[in-house]
Amino acid sequence: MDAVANSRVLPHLNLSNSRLRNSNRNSSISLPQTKSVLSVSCCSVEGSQNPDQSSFDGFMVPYRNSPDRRNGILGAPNMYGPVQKSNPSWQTFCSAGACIYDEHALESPSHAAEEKVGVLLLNLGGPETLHDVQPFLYNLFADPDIIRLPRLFRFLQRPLAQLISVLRAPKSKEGYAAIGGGSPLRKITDEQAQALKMALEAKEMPVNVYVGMRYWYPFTEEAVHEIKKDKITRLVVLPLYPQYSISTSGSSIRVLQSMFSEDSYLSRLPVSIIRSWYQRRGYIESMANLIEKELQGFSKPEEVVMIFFSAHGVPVSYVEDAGDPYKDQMEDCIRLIMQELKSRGISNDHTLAYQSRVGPVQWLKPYTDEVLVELGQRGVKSLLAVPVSFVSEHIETLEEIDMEYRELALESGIENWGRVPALGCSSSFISDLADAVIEALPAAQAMSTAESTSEEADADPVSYVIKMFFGSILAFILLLSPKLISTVRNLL
Ligand SMILES: C=CC1=C(C)c2cc3[nH]c(cc4nc(cc5[nH]c(cc1n2)c(C)c5CCC(=O)O)C(CCC(=O)O)=C4C)c(C)c3C=C
Ligand SMILES: [Fe+2]
Repeated sequence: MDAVANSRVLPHLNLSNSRLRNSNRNSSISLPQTKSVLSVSCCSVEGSQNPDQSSFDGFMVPYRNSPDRRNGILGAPNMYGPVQKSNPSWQTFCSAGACIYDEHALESPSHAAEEKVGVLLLNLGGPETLHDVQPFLYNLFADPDIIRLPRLFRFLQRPLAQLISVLRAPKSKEGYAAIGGGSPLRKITDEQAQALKMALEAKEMPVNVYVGMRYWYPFTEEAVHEIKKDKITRLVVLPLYPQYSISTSGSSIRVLQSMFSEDSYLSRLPVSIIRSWYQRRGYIESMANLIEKELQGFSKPEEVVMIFFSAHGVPVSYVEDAGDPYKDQMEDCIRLIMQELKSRGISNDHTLAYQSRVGPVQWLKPYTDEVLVELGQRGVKSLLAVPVSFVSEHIETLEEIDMEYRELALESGIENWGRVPALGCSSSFISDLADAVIEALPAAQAMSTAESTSEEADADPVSYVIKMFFGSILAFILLLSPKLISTVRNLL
């Protein structure tokens, strides 16, 4: 078994890459001392139906229920309007993305004009070699935000992660082998971090940019260690997922919250979290630019090309039971992109489907593979695939869309296939992320006291050993059953 898999998901201290080494070590800035500040961040909060999610409130810019502040909500120039939400279990605060706070409302212990600003980019991470695939999968499935077991069965999380990662690894390895033997995520995210740092410098905002991955190197824990070492005085947290999901941004934020609550320096550090940013003008316009450009590659682009948005799925229970805003945000995002395209005279048909489902549960529908077949049967001949839940190329664009779905589409009767590239380091996109950071900065505030999380509950070494012992026996029994193995293999 791999060392990482055994290490209870804690990374080795491979610190050198978690922060982009700053050639100009002095990134202190003076924040404008304005009477009131315009802040953009934290527009949504998940409902209390999900016990793990309620603790996220500690990261939020508070909604202060005073008439002044309610009236202070402005239309922000960089944001489109609020999501039309259908799920009442989560709420939109500061819905236009902008709130007015006077400077005294910012509960920061740091009133110093000199600031050393950090930006922490959160991402998923991916295996860099085929050897990394199984331990990477272990880390992923050991996350209680990815496999959401009822509280009573949480002790099975790690044995189950071990079992599923071993069973899933051969299929995943095939995928990673097909794209060159590993995930490009680390390289691309480092490039984005470097580009963001330069864009912020060009806007006279020198910062240190850190990369924190959830399931592989450089782990979030490493990035936080660097932030502490560098004595950052104000931090903006920017998950590289445009739409918020419990399974992505939510999971990384939970890890951060747990770390920050346990450390006296970090718990006082003013932090601003940009939880979702799909509604930013810069992002929507950058996506529209890519689509417009790719459409030009088709003959008769306006008339016949179906714009096919393919988003990474989540299990239906996340949305319906846990109040994940992901589906609402995704639909709103597509609406905004199409609105932007229409304003440019592009009014092709479009559709949204969800890809990459794993396991036996129901995922968000419609499924990408099923829709492609239906479109082919309906006589659609030209299709432009648009990956929309992630801003870097990764296994699900390079292998699943470019290989599997393309082949399926062509077999189903679609003749002309195109795919929009991921945003990567495109300059309009990076520049807009830089603006998002600048706008979020004044709202930074120290985190409130922590609530215990499922991971903390496992911190007691005796109960941890007992749970691992019984969990491992159970997993061992399961592994010995060939019939069960073949059933599970079919499900994965
Ligand atoms: C917005 C993006 C993503 C959501 C939502 C998401 C949810 C989610 N994913 C899994 C299972 C797997 N994800 C895997 C890899 C992977 N997933 C995303 C993005 C989202 N996941 C990325 C960017 C990557 C990394 C890709 C890379 O290049 O390395 C994998 C491993 C790959 C594979 O075997 O297919 C799994 C497994 C679940 C269960 C889930 C929601 C609950
Ligand atoms: Fe995923």
